Amino acid sequence: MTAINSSSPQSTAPVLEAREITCVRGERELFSRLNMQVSPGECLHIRGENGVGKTSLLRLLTGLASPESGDILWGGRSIKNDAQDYHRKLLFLGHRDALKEDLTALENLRMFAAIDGIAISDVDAISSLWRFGLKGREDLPVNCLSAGQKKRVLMARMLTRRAQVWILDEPFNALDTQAVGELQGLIAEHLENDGLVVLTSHQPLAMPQLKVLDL
Ligand SMILES: Nc1ncnc2c1ncn2[C@@H]1O[C@H](COP(=O)(O)OP(=O)(O)OP(=O)(O)O)[C@@H](O)[C@H]1O
Repeated sequence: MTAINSSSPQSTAPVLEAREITCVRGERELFSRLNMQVSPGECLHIRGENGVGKTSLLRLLTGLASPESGDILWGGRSIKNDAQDYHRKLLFLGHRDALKEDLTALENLRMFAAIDGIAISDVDAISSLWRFGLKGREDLPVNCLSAGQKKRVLMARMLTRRAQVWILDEPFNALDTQAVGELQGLIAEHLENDGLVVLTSHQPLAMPQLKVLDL
């Protein structure tokens, strides 16, 4: 299985690559000998029915799980060789992401920055929250925010994290039409800055430099 490129971008190393990977969950083989490659400036959209293995593939790409066989490479080297360096470059947003409900949006951004080992100023954190429509909500505990507003806090995190590789599991879920447009804009900006994106979505996407992988 190989990702289909719908455009021919001028790419430069480093690329993120899966080489001949096989994934088994429980007793089931979800996919075998899968190959894919994403270069700076490209977005790979992984599609497929419920349960086909999209999230499992993302977990392999992050290094949270290992393939049964085959390897994941970053810049031509196995991500296992220098996992710390790879993780510094990585932002992974899972399905049910992990905001601390009793902390405010601003405190969550500070907490993520501490976990990621990066410094962010309150000015940057607040302007990221404002960019995603959370003006006036930055000091509310997250458990007072709607599902879509929580997603917006995570979008602000994407901005403040400054990672080159974004791996996003169904990032458009729970977003209203405007937020979908804003997230697509954020991804397009990231690609323009030589970022790489791998995402799952059940919605069709219209984005530049889009590649598609059907599982
Ligand atoms: N820990 C586990 N042990 C056994 N099987 C698992 C485990 N986690 C997931 N699976 C199975 O692996 C298969 C793929 O799951 P996965 O979450 O990767 O699918 P998906 O394509 O992301 O689905 P969806 O579109 O519903 O989010 C499913 O059949 C699921 O039941």
